[in-house]
Amino acid sequence: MIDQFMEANDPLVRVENLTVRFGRQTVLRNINLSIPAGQTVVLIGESGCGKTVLMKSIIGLINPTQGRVFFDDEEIQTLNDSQLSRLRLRFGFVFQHAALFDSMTIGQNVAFPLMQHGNFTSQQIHDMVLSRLSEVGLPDSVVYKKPAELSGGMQKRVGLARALIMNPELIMYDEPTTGLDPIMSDVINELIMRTRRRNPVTSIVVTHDMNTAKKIPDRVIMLLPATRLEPDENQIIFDGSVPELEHCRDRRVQQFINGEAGERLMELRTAQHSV
Ligand SMILES: Nc1ncnc2c1ncn2[C@@H]1O[C@H](COP(=O)(O)OP(=O)(O)OP(=O)(O)O)[C@@H](O)[C@H]1O
Repeated sequence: MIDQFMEANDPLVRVENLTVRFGRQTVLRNINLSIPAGQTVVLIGESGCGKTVLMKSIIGLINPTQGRVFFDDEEIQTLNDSQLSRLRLRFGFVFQHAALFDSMTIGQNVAFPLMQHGNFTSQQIHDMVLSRLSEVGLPDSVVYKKPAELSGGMQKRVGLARALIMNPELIMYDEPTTGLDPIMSDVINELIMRTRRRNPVTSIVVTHDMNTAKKIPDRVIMLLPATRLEPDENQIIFDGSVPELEHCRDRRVQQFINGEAGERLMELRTAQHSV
């Protein structure tokens, strides 16, 4: 649990000189990052720049090639399997496609982490599931339905309810609004913000949705693909608040947040000419 005497801005997550390579491909190059408890961070950057790899490195699903990752001052790579499993109980995940078990009811899906790791009576589980479902705006009547009977937006809300059921200290959202209409996307944005207001949780959100990136975070981090970096350049090309993002003068940041292809069109033309 978060130490009650921890200062408000003590880092919950600390990444030191993190480099991740797959074979000859360098995906993350010397990343340094510190995330205080309670902060909501949005990670942006073009496809393939390493956002998901960074998120997976933070929770110990990918091992650094170099560097270190700490969660609440514990170095993740030094933990054995059972310590890592225990640590993971402090994380919640909201996956891009909700990732619900099709054959289970909504109630069973939301209760799943409790059944795996908790020691609760069936009445307690029932109450906790209903309370989390109501927190994400779903009625009690959904508990006996199967995921296929719900809309995509409702399924994402179920995914959020499931992520919240173990009272995680860190929630990772992987493209939470992908595939949703603008209204339902905004409902999800509001829920992420409401979740933060109601729970002392730290959130890392990977998204391509600029409405999400501008609405929900305390802080935005933008990565550039390692292949596009100058030799000594920091892979985090932006780290700041939303107003700072909007006023950032880096052309690559502006092109990204405004969805402008810029010199990528030139690359396309060059490629066409060389065919
Ligand atoms: N386990 C792995 N083994 C080999 N390569 C991997 C592995 N995981 C990721 N990669 C590669 O790392 C690069 C970065 O992937 P990542 O999924 O982090 O990108 P991303 O920024 O999240 O992209 P997107 O926005 O499209 O989801 C990609 O080239 C991907 O193919």
